[in-house]
Amino acid sequence: MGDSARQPLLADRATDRDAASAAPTTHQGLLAWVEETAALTQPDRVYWVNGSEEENHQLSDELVSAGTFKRLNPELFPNSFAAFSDPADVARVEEQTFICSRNERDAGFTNNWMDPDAMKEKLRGLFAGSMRGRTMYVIPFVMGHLDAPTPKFGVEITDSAYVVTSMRIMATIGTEVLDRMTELNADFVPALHSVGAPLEPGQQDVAWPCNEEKWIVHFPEERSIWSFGSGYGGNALLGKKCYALRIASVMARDEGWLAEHMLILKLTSPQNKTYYLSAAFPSACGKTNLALLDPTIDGWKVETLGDDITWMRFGKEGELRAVNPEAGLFGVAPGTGWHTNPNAMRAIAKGNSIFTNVALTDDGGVWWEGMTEEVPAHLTDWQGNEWTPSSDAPAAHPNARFCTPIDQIDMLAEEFNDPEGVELSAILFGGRRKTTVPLVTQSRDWTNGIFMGSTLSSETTAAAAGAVGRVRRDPMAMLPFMGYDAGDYLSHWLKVSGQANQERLPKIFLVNWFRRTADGGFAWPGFGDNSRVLKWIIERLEGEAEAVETPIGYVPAPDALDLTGLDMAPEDVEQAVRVDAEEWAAELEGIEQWYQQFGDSLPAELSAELQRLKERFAA
Ligand SMILES: Nc1nc2c(ncn2[C@@H]2O[C@H](COP(=O)(O)OP(=O)(O)OP(=O)(O)O)[C@@H](O)[C@H]2O)c(=O)[nH]1
Ligand SMILES: O=C([O-])CC(=O)C(=O)O
Ligand SMILES: [Mn+2]
Repeated sequence: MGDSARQPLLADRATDRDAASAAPTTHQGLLAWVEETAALTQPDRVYWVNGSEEENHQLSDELVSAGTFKRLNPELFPNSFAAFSDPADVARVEEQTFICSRNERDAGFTNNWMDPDAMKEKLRGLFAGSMRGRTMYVIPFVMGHLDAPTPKFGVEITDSAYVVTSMRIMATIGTEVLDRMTELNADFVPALHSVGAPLEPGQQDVAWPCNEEKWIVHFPEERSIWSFGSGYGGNALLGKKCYALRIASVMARDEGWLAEHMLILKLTSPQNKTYYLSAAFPSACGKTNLALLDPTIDGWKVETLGDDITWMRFGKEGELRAVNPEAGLFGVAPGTGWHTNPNAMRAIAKGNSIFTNVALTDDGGVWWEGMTEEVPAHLTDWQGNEWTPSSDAPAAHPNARFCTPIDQIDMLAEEFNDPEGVELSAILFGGRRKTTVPLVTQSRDWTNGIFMGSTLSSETTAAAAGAVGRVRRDPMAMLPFMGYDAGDYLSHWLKVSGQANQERLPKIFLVNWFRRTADGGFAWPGFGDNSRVLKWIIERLEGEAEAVETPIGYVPAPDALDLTGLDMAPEDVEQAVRVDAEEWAAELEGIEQWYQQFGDSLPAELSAELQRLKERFAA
């Protein structure tokens, strides 16, 4: 990144490493942390991010000069950029993600753990001098509403301008946040990030600096985050998975609420009655798509509140209220298209977006698999190679992402701006399973629903580094995001519902859009047609829809799903909702093995649920 391009932006705001004197705050805790971090990482300059439009343009211009950003054709995508990562830095790195609680037991068997003092020492070694030759950006941010009763502040320090421009889309950042934080002298989560690629004098930078060695580390008692070596979203935009899920889940445990990997949507029926639903699906399993659903049945309307993270707490009347702490979408690009998700496409087409690892069209736009039914004749793929439809590899990386402000969604519900959130009527858990799991199953009751969530399983996707397509248990879609022991996490779910008005507890459903037929195709058309499943769910809440009781719960009766206008016979639906005894015999074994791993920390209520499920199958 050329110094000359950066100077005008910084000149009046910071002098070399003199963080405190240029700092636009008197928050002593923050000043001390910034100073200490600058001393450790030794950046050339410290820059306090104010979040303004002008600043954003300047940073984007600098990223273009540095070769990190490619400006897209403004007639197609105004104020939008494409970035291409190092091919080894394309997804979250779960193997290198750590929960460093004081006691190993508190990290639980699902997390990597290391002693916090030993880890700090290791990290200090890695961060020492890691920002040499670079700018250290200080980004004050808030997850959720700035006017919430206790706003959840964070400050990310990073040496990546790509992270600054992305955080500006994903969270509320800058002066307004810093001023409020200072005024309240509020606690904040210190979130330290470095790409781990210091520049020696005269050394030429690369377009996507990163380090072969990556560490994504959380200190739950201290409520701090250290992330080293990666520039990729989930590893580097620390407000998202690291704070709003891993650290927030620990806050939630201690404070009696829930931080979950869920979308929130608002559904309005033809009778003009509104319902709010949340749904937890693992990464790349359909949250953004369901949140932006375009119903294929008449009279039903969907509006969006959130597509990835939900914070929930019980309100004064014992109702479960949900808010989305994020301000943007960080969505999977492949599979997002005009025919599958037109609402997302319209939001993206308004511009102000950052695309990562997508393909470029010859007219300066972007493309990815599934965006249009017609495949362009020529593209530049995500690695910069010529691409034609006869090329072997996909044009976009399977985990290519779009990063877009949430308020560009036309169907954003007005309640998005309400710090009180919305009252949930139903919670859906879902995964990606080719077999076994029916299209939709209603749980028997709340505890049975938590059992469903605790045994949720899904085939792995490109959202995380490692093998794709392997079935793994992913409780509440939180496997990579629980900031503490998995058994304690399940106990917490059972315990918080003690605050509930039982009458108003949401009903819990298990869904699977990804079941296959014998010929390998999807058993259910999915996407907009999932509105038919939502309709059945609402009708169940209203006591209207017919269901068949099975050992695992209630599935739609043969004629209960609205198939109007769909080219599907009742036998096809039967395939999609079937509970197959043989498949479930194998599933029960899988669940049993999964539960064994919890040891003592598995709540007794859930082992009792498993016992009852086995008995129902045996009966
Ligand atoms: N067959 C089928 N595919 C779907 C459906 N919904 C989503 N997908 C595909 O699943 C992939 C991921 O979908 P997303 O909605 O982006 O998943 P997500 O849960 O938001 O993913 P993260 O952002 O990683 O948490 C995309 O390729 C979609 O096209 C569906 O109903 N049926
Ligand atoms: O966190 C990320 O990098 C993207 C994401 O939403 C996920 O993987 O769940
Ligand atoms: Mn998503």
